[in-house]
Amino acid sequence: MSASASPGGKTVSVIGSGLIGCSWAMVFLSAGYKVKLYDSQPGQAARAIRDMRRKLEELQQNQMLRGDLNVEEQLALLSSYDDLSEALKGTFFVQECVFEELEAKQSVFHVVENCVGEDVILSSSTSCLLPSNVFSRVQNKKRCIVSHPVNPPYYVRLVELVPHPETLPAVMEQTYALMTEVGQTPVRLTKEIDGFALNRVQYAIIAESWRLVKDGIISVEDIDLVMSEGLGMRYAFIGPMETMHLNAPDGLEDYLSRYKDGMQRVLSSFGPVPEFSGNEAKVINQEMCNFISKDQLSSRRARRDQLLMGLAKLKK
Ligand SMILES: NC(=O)C1=CN([C@@H]2O[C@H](COP(=O)(O)OP(=O)(O)OC[C@H]3O[C@@H](n4cnc5c(N)ncnc54)[C@H](O)[C@@H]3O)[C@@H](O)[C@H]2O)C=CC1
Ligand SMILES: O=C(O)[C@@H](O)C(=O)[C@H](O)[C@@H](O)CO
Repeated sequence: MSASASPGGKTVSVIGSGLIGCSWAMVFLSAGYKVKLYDSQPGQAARAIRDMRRKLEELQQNQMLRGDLNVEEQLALLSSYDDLSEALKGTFFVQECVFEELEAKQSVFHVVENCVGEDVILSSSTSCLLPSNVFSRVQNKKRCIVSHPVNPPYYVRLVELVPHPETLPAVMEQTYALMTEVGQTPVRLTKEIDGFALNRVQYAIIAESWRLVKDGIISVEDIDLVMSEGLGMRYAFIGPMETMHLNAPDGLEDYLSRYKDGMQRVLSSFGPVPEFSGNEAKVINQEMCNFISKDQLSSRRARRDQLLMGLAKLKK
């Protein structure tokens, strides 16, 4: 595919050029879409493009670049804007990636709607703000949807598609098709729920992990090994439902007959929602930093990305 032959010459507008905005831009570029990147901070989108060039070149050097286009071909599809209306011209899909602040997102979509046609899909990257709230200032809510990525989206391809109560089924399906086309793995939620699916599961894991460390049952390092060398080894390839199905000789029904009493007893022992603050947070944070210091974060993220890319290749 040549750079000029983006899928039907279609353009995606990415609003917000931070971690997720740049990740989305790289994903859409990898599939040959034109990407118009906007940020409210003057010059920020242009700086983000320079950062993306470095990242794409490094990915290409490490044979980790996604798609059929080389770096120059992908970058030829990318442009940056300090003017929102210019960034929205010709777009068919808007991916919002601004701060996780409701007012910021509501304001962005209020302005965006006045710059695009009725058929342009408005999509938010929000981690867990409800679509009913995020799109509350949009007149035509039928074309609104949450497309919640997982960090880092270039390697972790899940995208949760969460509808507004008014979202048209066709908008869900068009977004599902787009996310599939650009190489992500979309899942459909039938309706909005606080935290969607991924963060409800993730926060349940975080809460119990936090509690076990807080209560001195296990160390920070070892609770992470419980996931990375235990559950995560399976969950990287099969989910919790299939895990149950495989873990009993006669499948899920057999598993439930064997273990439901234990599951219900353990789950009934779960305590209140952790505060994640105060002295307990200071103690756990210090233990975390003793295990992985803040000056190691960059190298650990690079290690994470390398491992995730290897895992993604293995799963193909
Ligand atoms: N960081 C993560 O791990 C994940 C974040 N998300 C969600 O993605 C969204 C973006 O998060 P990040 O990229 O991490 O944030 P970030 O802070 O890295 O980037 C936000 C960008 O938006 C820009 N911005 C702020 N207000 C704006 C406006 N009104 N118009 C245009 N640009 C504006 C900022 O200048 C900044 O460049 C949030 O809703 C977040 O919850 C979703 C999944 C994972
Ligand atoms: O963890 C992730 O990548 C996503 O679930 C997110 O939405 C956010 O980063 C989340 O962790 C914030 O709580």
